[in-house]
Amino acid sequence: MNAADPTVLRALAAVTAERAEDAVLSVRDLTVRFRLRGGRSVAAVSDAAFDLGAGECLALVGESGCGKSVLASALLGLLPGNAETSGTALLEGEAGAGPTDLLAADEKTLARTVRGRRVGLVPQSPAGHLTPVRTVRSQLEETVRALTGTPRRARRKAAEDAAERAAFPAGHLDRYPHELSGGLAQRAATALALIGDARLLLADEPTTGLDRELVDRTVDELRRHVDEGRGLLLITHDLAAAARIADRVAVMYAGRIVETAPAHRFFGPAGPRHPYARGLLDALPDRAFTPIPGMPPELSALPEGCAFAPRCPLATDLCATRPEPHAGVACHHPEHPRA
Ligand SMILES: Nc1ncnc2c1ncn2[C@@H]1O[C@H](COP(=O)(O)OP(=O)(O)OP(=O)(O)O)[C@@H](O)[C@H]1O
Repeated sequence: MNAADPTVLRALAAVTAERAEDAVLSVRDLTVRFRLRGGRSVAAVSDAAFDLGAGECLALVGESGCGKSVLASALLGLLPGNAETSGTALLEGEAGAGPTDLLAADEKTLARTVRGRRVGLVPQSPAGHLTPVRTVRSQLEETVRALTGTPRRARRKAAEDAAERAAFPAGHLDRYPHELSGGLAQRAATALALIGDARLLLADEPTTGLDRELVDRTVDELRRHVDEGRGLLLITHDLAAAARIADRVAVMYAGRIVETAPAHRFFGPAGPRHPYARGLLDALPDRAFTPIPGMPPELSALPEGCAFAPRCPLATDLCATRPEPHAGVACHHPEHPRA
């Protein structure tokens, strides 16, 4: 075994991150409810818990509508007014300072010290994230000014350095967003996300709308930033992208994290243990290509017990009670690893 082998390093990072005290981000009991008219509510996220270490990528995967983006918005304090949030999300402190609870922090703290500075956001739609009427250079310089206070004469160089870190070609810096390809717009948005030198990167569906080659390039670039010591929470429904980049995988179903597993086990021969997670993988065209029967439940009318039971081939009467997470799986009938 070679200690410098990236696979070994990733496995070590995964072990390290299981210890909350080493985490860049440590989330416990994160719950989000949206209040609706008539006293009803949507249980968008329930009791989510995970740790993310430095130099680690955790991929949060699951079908559309399972609560991934709401979880990310809760971490950034960007939920709408009808949301009620509880739990804790401790972001490691800087320079010996204690951690910040992102769920308890006020908007001023989040806007001035967290978003862009301690948490870099790699957006879903880079074209929409970039200002259309300004060149990439001007946007990078403005962000350098706002986030780092770099004096005017040094901003040009700082912006060029930021572009280089995100592999954005210097020759394209004076272009406007509409003059960029999808891949270059993604790199420009990543360059902006990296300016604050945040230890935590949050990427919400960063590969949406990109072709497979660009997906691979984008996630490989994100991986480079992880290997430099950042923690990356990658929110995606693209399991191939997750398999390429993640150290660990957390699977969400109907607002709950139902399984957390090291990526090499999850995507390897052993496979996931939760029947839903197995179903997700088996639905892939390059695997069994067998869709999971049925539909996810309405988050405004969740059953008392396991929300996956109505679609689950292994469900029994036991599943009328909610399974608590045990050894990374919340299931009464977790499957044994495949041989
Ligand atoms: N402001 C809101 N009021 C009520 N319900 C909401 C609100 N915002 C989101 N939801 C609901 O929360 C649930 C989770 O949505 P979310 O966008 O997090 O899913 P997702 O897993 O990120 O899906 P996708 O991959 O399609 O983005 C959905 O059922 C959505 O309808």
